[in-house]
Amino acid sequence: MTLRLAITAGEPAGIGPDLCIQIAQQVHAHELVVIADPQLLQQRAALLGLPLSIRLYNDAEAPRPSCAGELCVCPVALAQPVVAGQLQVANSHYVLETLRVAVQGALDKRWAGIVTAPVHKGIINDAGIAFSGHTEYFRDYCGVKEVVMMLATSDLRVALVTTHLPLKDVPAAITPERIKRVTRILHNDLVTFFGIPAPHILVAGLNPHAGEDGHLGREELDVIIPTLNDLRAEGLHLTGPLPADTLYTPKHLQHADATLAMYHDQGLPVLKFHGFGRAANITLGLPVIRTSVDHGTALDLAGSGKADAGSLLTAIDVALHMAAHHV
Ligand SMILES: NC(=O)c1ccc[n+]([C@@H]2O[C@H](COP(=O)([O-])OP(=O)(O)OC[C@H]3O[C@@H](n4cnc5c(N)ncnc54)[C@H](O)[C@@H]3O)[C@@H](O)[C@H]2O)c1
Ligand SMILES: N[C@H](C(=O)O)[C@H](O)COP(=O)(O)O
Repeated sequence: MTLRLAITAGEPAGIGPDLCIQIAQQVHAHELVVIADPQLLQQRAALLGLPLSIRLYNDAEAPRPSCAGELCVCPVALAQPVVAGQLQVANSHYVLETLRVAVQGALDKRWAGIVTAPVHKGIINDAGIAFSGHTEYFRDYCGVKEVVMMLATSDLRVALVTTHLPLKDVPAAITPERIKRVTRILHNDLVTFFGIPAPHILVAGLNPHAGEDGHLGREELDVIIPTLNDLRAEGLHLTGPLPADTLYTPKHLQHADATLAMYHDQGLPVLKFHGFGRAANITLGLPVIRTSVDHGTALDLAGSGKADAGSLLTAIDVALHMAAHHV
């Protein structure tokens, strides 16, 4: 069956439009609908020196494989023309509108899932819009209490208990309730979307050496250990809390299906060191399938032809895999 995926082109001054045009140079077995301003795509294609023929998305047509050199585009108009590499506050509402169209279309079952190219969180906030990331935006739009950010390569999955939070606020956010919600979502979605019947999850401690029996922090003794014991009583297969510095070694990883880090920069540097450019960012716990790239807007590379589309292709493959598993 030919599936249809929506791809948001992300920050218009960044590499998102470039990547959409680059991947359009090859044939895809499924239909990729890019949500962006068509003029932006034509201008960026000219800058990159790549051929591009645009077909406007038509809701009434059945999905069909994407041809080389052609992009199906669901149009959203920019507020201001774009110069590659130069952020503009005026286009922040455009960026958010592409996300809204994508997620609403997924909820309405127009497409099987959403794949997002990178947005620039700072410029959206500069426009006076509180925005910490796609993950939290889609959580709030879909009206769910919790979602889980998981980045994955073919052989490593890293999920996070907390996402885009200042480091000083992390300890207070590591509560039994949050750990339970996140771990249950991670477990359930590994079963549902990744076909792992009884996932084994390695859980990191928060403090150095997982708190060293309370001498280097008490969150493990007071919160994490009792909560993991409650979750084990529900039947979840969990190991931890393990010291985060040695959790990501082959000895532990060879027996695990996923790892759960307590905060963003505890888990993601390991994942990105291991597989930057070959990983996908997956939001678990949403009523729709959503994957993304493992990198940011790379303003320094926009329009240069040097951006690597590996992660966008991985994110598309993962979304298709999840959709196929879920059907
Ligand atoms: N999925 C997303 O929307 C997403 C993900 C990560 C970061 N961001 C945002 O992107 C903005 C810039 O973040 P940053 O500078 O920390 O990270 P970045 O990933 O944009 O850049 C880090 C480095 O990696 C390089 N790089 C990134 N993507 C590349 C690619 N596809 N091919 C080749 N090189 C690539 C860049 O040139 C730069 O040297 C921030 O606003 C951040 O929040 C968004
Ligand atoms: N935390 C992600 C990363 O480091 O790759 C990135 O900021 C994107 O997050 P969202 O998908 O929530 O925008």
